[in-house]
Amino acid sequence: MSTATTPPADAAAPVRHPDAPAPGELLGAHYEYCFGCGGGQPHGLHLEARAGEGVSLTAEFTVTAAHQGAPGLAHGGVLATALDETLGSLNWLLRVIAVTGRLETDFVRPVPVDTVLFLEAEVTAVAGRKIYSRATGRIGGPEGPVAVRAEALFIEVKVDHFIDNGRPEEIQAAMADPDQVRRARAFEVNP
Ligand SMILES: CCCCCCCCCC(=O)SCCNC(=O)CCNC(=O)[C@H](O)C(C)(C)COP(=O)(O)OP(=O)(O)OC[C@H]1O[C@@H](n2cnc3c(N)ncnc32)[C@H](O)[C@@H]1OP(=O)(O)O
Repeated sequence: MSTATTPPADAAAPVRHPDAPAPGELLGAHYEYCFGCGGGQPHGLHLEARAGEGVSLTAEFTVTAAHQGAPGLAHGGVLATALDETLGSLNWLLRVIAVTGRLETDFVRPVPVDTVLFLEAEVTAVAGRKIYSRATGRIGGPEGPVAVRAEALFIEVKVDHFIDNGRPEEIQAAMADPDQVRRARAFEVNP
């Protein structure tokens, strides 16, 4: 773990938002065309995350032939995507909009095609706009051997981050979708 993903001594413990989904509840996709979780991406990861206790969650991702790097094995970048998506989903529990600033990944075991990757993630600390978190991915079952691990630093942003930086076609389509607008509003911090 680098100093960038190590919480400072004065960091606070994370606080689960009172309106966060209940433990066990599926979070659902935050955006239909998200490569990590969206149903509208045929070769996407279709990762399904479920709220846990506190500021933690579990997620599952099935490696398909579309996710190969070496023959019959998951691409490391795809596994990093699964970790990134799982860690990003923790935002639902904090009800904070945040993007990945830094993602440090350990690849411990190769992950064959058709394997289910069982992920778990938690926020460890918050310091101002900085959200510190970690995740593991296991194979062979939720208690199986660790195949991948990550530590991350997410940075809180305003919704303008996406409006100002996203391609206009997708931004306009998302803003015309009442479900998407409702999801974004749920995260807006009260003045
Ligand atoms: C419910 C929703 C579920 C969503 C799931 C999504 C899962 C996928 C998540 C993603 O993949 S998000 C996409 C990938 N990430 C990005 O595209 C982010 C690109 N980077 C940026 O837009 C900016 O660099 C960023 C918003 C992260 C920070 O820019 P800012 O101008 O807002 O802040 P600034 O640079 O002042 O940094 C704020 C603090 O964070 C620190 N920081 C920022 N980036 C860092 C970094 N990479 N490493 C270490 N520290 C970093 C920075 O040093 C500073 O520390 P101090 O306050 O102590 O001075």
